[in-house]
Amino acid sequence: MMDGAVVTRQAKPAGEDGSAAGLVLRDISISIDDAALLDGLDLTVPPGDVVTVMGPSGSGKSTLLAYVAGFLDKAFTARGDVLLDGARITALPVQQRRLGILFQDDLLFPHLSVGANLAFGLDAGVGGRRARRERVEEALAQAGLGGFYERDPATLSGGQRARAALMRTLLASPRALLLDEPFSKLDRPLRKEIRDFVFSHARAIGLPTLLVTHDHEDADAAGGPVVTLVV
Ligand SMILES: Nc1ncnc2c1ncn2[C@@H]1O[C@H](COP(=O)(O)OP(=O)(O)OP(=O)(O)O)[C@@H](O)[C@H]1O
Repeated sequence: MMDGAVVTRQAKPAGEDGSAAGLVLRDISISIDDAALLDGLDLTVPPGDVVTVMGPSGSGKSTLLAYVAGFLDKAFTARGDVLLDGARITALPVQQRRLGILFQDDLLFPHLSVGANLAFGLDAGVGGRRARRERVEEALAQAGLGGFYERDPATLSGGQRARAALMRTLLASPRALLLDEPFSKLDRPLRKEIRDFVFSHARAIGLPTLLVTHDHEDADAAGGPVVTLVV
């Protein structure tokens, strides 16, 4: 455990090797130009829980998410393992990790309809045009976007776009969610609405969720442990 990091809850062991269910980060160290950003970080995100990562600008929050996701810039030196439900995914390319990632600027493809954007995220395992369309219609309805299939994304409000982006992510059947300040551009009432929407979906599906934020209200709403990185 690195200095300054506080983890108040750990999941029960799941695998025979004692590894926990959910997302487990084991002894993660990351440095840049010989300066340590993270030094031996251990963290467990149980299924359905949201763990929040906070810390000052430059403390390595986004860098940590990039390492977990598998797209850390080659300028960094990193070691440590990422496990999902007991399986080590550290060496897998990003597209094979099955992680759902939402950023601050989550853009829908402007040349596709809202429905086609969601269908783009749809797990390739869902076969048949009709079944895929039905699955997307269902997700749109869940997001309060019933009847929006043919809509141009440019005509959506910020909140509608945020809900559509979450649904596109969830339709890919991720096994964990990584959220990097996804609510920060939304005004306060909308921020609360979208935050509750994301967390309630993550809990309902049992997705381990790692949230990076500067906002204490986000961390309170997440309800789980808060890990504070230090500079
Ligand atoms: N590609 C890169 N090459 C070199 N240094 C980088 C690169 N990306 C980030 N850094 C540096 O790594 C450090 C950590 O950056 P990171 O973006 O993870 O911080 P953060 O905690 O997410 O900050 P913020 O809250 O401002 O988003 C910073 O000092 C940053 O300048």
